[in-house]
Amino acid sequence: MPIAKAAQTLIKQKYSDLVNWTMEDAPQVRRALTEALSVWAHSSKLTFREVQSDQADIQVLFARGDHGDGYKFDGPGMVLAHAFYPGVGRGGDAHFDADEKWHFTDGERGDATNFLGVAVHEFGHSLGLGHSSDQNAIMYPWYHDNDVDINLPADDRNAIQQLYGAKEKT
Ligand SMILES: CC(C)C[C@H](CC(=O)NO)C(=O)N[C@H]1Cc2cn(c3ccccc23)CCCCCCNC1=O
Ligand SMILES: [Ca+2]
Ligand SMILES: [Zn+2]
Ligand SMILES: [Zn+2]
Repeated sequence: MPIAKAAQTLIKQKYSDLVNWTMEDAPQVRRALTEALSVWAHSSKLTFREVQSDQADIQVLFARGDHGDGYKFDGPGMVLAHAFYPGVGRGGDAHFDADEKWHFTDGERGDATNFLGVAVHEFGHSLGLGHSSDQNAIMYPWYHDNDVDINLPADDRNAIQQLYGAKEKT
Protein backbone atom coordinates (compact mmCIF):
# COMPACT_ATOMS: atom_id res chain seq x y z
CA MET A 1 0.00 0.00 0.00
CA PRO A 2 1.68 3.24 -1.02
CA ILE A 3 2.09 5.94 1.58
CA ALA A 4 -1.12 7.94 1.59
CA LYS A 5 0.08 10.51 4.07
CA ALA A 6 2.58 13.22 3.32
CA ALA A 7 5.99 11.80 2.70
CA GLN A 8 8.89 13.61 4.25
CA THR A 9 12.43 14.01 3.31
CA LEU A 10 15.55 14.05 5.33
CA ILE A 11 19.07 14.53 4.13
CA LYS A 12 21.16 12.11 6.08
CA GLN A 13 24.89 12.00 5.49
CA LYS A 14 25.27 8.57 7.13
CA TYR A 15 27.57 6.22 5.20
CA SER A 16 28.71 8.99 2.95
CA ASP A 17 32.32 10.07 3.20
CA LEU A 18 31.86 12.93 0.81
CA VAL A 19 35.30 14.35 1.51
CA ASN A 20 34.79 17.40 -0.65
CA TRP A 21 31.23 17.88 0.63
CA THR A 22 30.94 21.47 1.83
CA MET A 23 27.98 23.08 3.59
CA GLU A 24 27.35 25.17 0.47
CA ASP A 25 26.30 21.98 -1.29
CA ALA A 26 23.64 21.16 1.28
CA PRO A 27 21.24 24.02 0.37
CA GLN A 28 21.55 23.07 -3.30
CA VAL A 29 20.74 19.44 -2.48
CA ARG A 30 17.76 20.45 -0.34
CA ARG A 31 16.49 22.72 -3.10
CA ALA A 32 16.79 19.94 -5.68
CA LEU A 33 15.06 17.42 -3.39
CA THR A 34 12.23 19.87 -2.70
CA GLU A 35 11.84 20.54 -6.40
CA ALA A 36 11.90 16.81 -7.23
CA LEU A 37 9.05 16.20 -4.76
CA SER A 38 7.10 19.19 -6.08
CA VAL A 39 7.08 17.56 -9.54
CA TRP A 40 5.11 14.60 -8.08
CA ALA A 41 2.93 16.89 -5.94
CA HIS A 42 2.12 19.05 -8.99
CA SER A 43 0.41 16.14 -10.74
CA SER A 44 -1.31 14.49 -7.79
CA LYS A 45 -3.01 15.11 -4.45
CA LEU A 46 0.32 14.47 -2.68
CA THR A 47 1.78 17.07 -0.31
CA PHE A 48 5.19 16.86 1.34
CA ARG A 49 6.87 18.44 4.35
CA GLU A 50 10.49 18.26 5.46
CA VAL A 51 11.40 16.87 8.87
CA GLN A 52 14.83 16.58 10.47
CA SER A 53 14.18 13.27 12.18
CA ASP A 54 14.82 9.71 11.16
CA GLN A 55 11.08 9.04 11.34
CA ALA A 56 10.80 10.50 7.85
CA ASP A 57 8.99 8.37 5.27
CA ILE A 58 11.62 9.21 2.65
CA GLN A 59 15.21 9.34 3.91
CA VAL A 60 17.81 10.48 1.42
CA LEU A 61 21.49 9.56 1.57
CA PHE A 62 24.59 9.57 -0.59
CA ALA A 63 26.74 6.47 -0.32
CA ARG A 64 29.41 4.64 -2.30
CA GLY A 65 29.98 0.93 -2.82
CA ASP A 66 28.66 -1.33 -0.08
CA HIS A 67 26.55 0.85 2.24
CA GLY A 68 24.77 -1.77 4.25
CA ASP A 69 21.55 -2.48 2.37
CA GLY A 70 22.63 -5.34 0.12
CA TYR A 71 22.49 -3.18 -3.00
CA LYS A 72 26.10 -2.09 -3.45
CA PHE A 73 26.86 0.90 -5.62
CA ASP A 74 29.35 0.38 -8.42
CA GLY A 75 31.62 3.43 -8.67
CA PRO A 76 31.32 6.19 -11.27
CA GLY A 77 28.68 5.59 -13.96
CA MET A 78 26.59 2.46 -14.40
CA VAL A 79 23.95 2.44 -11.63
CA LEU A 80 23.38 6.01 -10.45
CA ALA A 81 20.91 5.57 -7.57
CA HIS A 82 18.23 3.30 -6.12
CA ALA A 83 15.18 3.64 -3.87
CA PHE A 84 12.82 1.42 -1.87
CA TYR A 85 9.06 1.19 -2.33
CA PRO A 86 6.90 2.69 0.46
CA GLY A 87 7.10 0.93 3.78
CA VAL A 88 8.50 1.08 7.30
CA GLY A 89 12.19 1.31 8.03
CA ARG A 90 14.13 1.77 4.81
CA GLY A 91 10.88 1.73 2.81
CA GLY A 92 10.63 4.94 0.79
CA ASP A 93 14.32 5.74 1.19
CA ALA A 94 16.37 7.01 -1.77
CA HIS A 95 20.13 6.38 -2.05
CA PHE A 96 22.39 8.20 -4.50
CA ASP A 97 25.78 6.89 -5.63
CA ALA A 98 28.35 9.24 -4.11
CA ASP A 99 30.82 8.25 -6.83
CA GLU A 100 28.78 10.04 -9.49
CA LYS A 101 29.64 13.56 -10.58
CA TRP A 102 26.34 15.14 -9.48
CA HIS A 103 25.18 18.48 -10.85
CA PHE A 104 22.69 20.15 -8.47
CA THR A 105 21.79 23.49 -10.03
CA ASP A 106 20.28 24.63 -13.32
CA GLY A 107 22.48 25.54 -16.20
CA GLU A 108 25.32 23.86 -18.04
CA ARG A 109 26.21 20.52 -16.49
CA GLY A 110 28.59 19.18 -19.14
CA ASP A 111 29.16 15.48 -18.49
CA ALA A 112 27.90 15.69 -14.89
CA THR A 113 24.70 13.86 -13.93
CA ASN A 114 21.52 15.88 -13.45
CA PHE A 115 20.71 15.22 -9.78
CA LEU A 116 17.20 16.69 -10.08
CA GLY A 117 16.19 14.27 -12.84
CA VAL A 118 17.54 11.27 -10.95
CA ALA A 119 15.83 12.38 -7.73
CA VAL A 120 12.45 12.62 -9.51
CA HIS A 121 12.95 9.05 -10.75
CA GLU A 122 13.96 7.70 -7.32
CA PHE A 123 11.09 9.47 -5.53
CA GLY A 124 8.77 7.80 -8.05
CA HIS A 125 9.87 4.49 -6.51
CA SER A 126 9.65 5.94 -2.98
CA LEU A 127 6.00 6.73 -3.75
CA GLY A 128 5.28 3.24 -5.12
CA LEU A 129 5.92 3.46 -8.88
CA GLY A 130 7.83 0.80 -10.81
CA HIS A 131 9.71 1.27 -14.08
CA SER A 132 8.05 2.31 -17.31
CA SER A 133 8.72 0.95 -20.81
CA ASP A 134 7.96 4.40 -22.25
CA GLN A 135 11.31 5.91 -23.24
CA ASN A 136 10.01 9.42 -22.52
CA ALA A 137 8.88 8.51 -19.02
CA ILE A 138 10.74 9.68 -15.92
CA MET A 139 10.35 6.09 -14.68
CA TYR A 140 12.20 4.64 -17.66
CA PRO A 141 15.09 2.55 -16.27
CA TRP A 142 17.79 4.42 -18.19
CA TYR A 143 19.02 7.92 -17.35
CA HIS A 144 18.39 10.54 -20.00
CA ASP A 145 19.95 13.93 -19.60
CA ASN A 146 16.77 15.94 -20.18
CA ASP A 147 15.84 19.03 -18.21
CA VAL A 148 13.11 18.33 -15.67
CA ASP A 149 9.74 19.93 -16.32
CA ILE A 150 7.20 20.51 -13.51
CA ASN A 151 4.64 18.82 -15.78
CA LEU A 152 5.27 15.05 -15.84
CA PRO A 153 5.22 13.03 -19.07
CA ALA A 154 1.75 11.47 -19.54
CA ASP A 155 2.92 7.96 -18.59
CA ASP A 156 4.25 9.13 -15.21
CA ARG A 157 1.30 11.43 -14.57
CA ASN A 158 -1.19 8.63 -15.15
CA ALA A 159 0.82 6.29 -12.93
CA ILE A 160 1.03 8.69 -9.96
CA GLN A 161 -2.64 9.67 -10.29
CA GLN A 162 -3.65 6.03 -10.22
CA LEU A 163 -1.98 5.76 -6.81
CA TYR A 164 -2.73 9.16 -5.25
CA GLY A 165 -5.49 10.78 -7.32
CA ALA A 166 -5.43 13.92 -9.41
CA LYS A 167 -5.60 17.41 -7.98
CA GLU A 168 -9.15 18.80 -7.82
CA LYS A 169 -9.77 21.11 -10.76
CA THR A 170 -9.76 24.58 -9.21
C1 LIG B 1 17.17 5.90 -14.43
C2 LIG B 1 18.38 6.25 -13.55
C3 LIG B 1 18.25 7.65 -13.01
C4 LIG B 1 18.49 5.25 -12.38
C5 LIG B 1 18.76 3.83 -12.86
C6 LIG B 1 18.72 2.84 -11.69
C7 LIG B 1 17.32 2.81 -11.13
O1 LIG B 1 16.40 2.38 -11.77
N1 LIG B 1 17.14 3.35 -9.93
O2 LIG B 1 15.88 3.43 -9.41
C8 LIG B 1 20.14 3.74 -13.50
O3 LIG B 1 21.12 4.07 -12.88
N2 LIG B 1 20.15 3.22 -14.75
C9 LIG B 1 21.39 2.99 -15.46
C10 LIG B 1 21.24 1.81 -16.41
C11 LIG B 1 22.51 1.54 -17.14
C12 LIG B 1 22.88 2.09 -18.35
N3 LIG B 1 24.11 1.61 -18.68
C13 LIG B 1 24.57 0.76 -17.69
C14 LIG B 1 25.77 0.05 -17.55
C15 LIG B 1 25.96 -0.73 -16.40
C16 LIG B 1 24.97 -0.79 -15.40
C17 LIG B 1 23.75 -0.07 -15.53
C18 LIG B 1 23.58 0.71 -16.70
C19 LIG B 1 24.80 1.98 -19.88
C20 LIG B 1 25.84 3.11 -19.67
C21 LIG B 1 25.24 4.39 -19.08
C22 LIG B 1 25.51 4.44 -17.60
C23 LIG B 1 25.06 5.72 -16.92
C24 LIG B 1 23.56 5.84 -16.76
N4 LIG B 1 23.03 4.71 -16.04
C25 LIG B 1 21.78 4.25 -16.23
O4 LIG B 1 20.99 4.77 -17.01
CA1 LIG C 1 27.50 4.23 -10.08
ZN1 LIG D 1 21.25 1.69 -0.91
ZN1 LIG E 1 14.50 3.02 -11.05
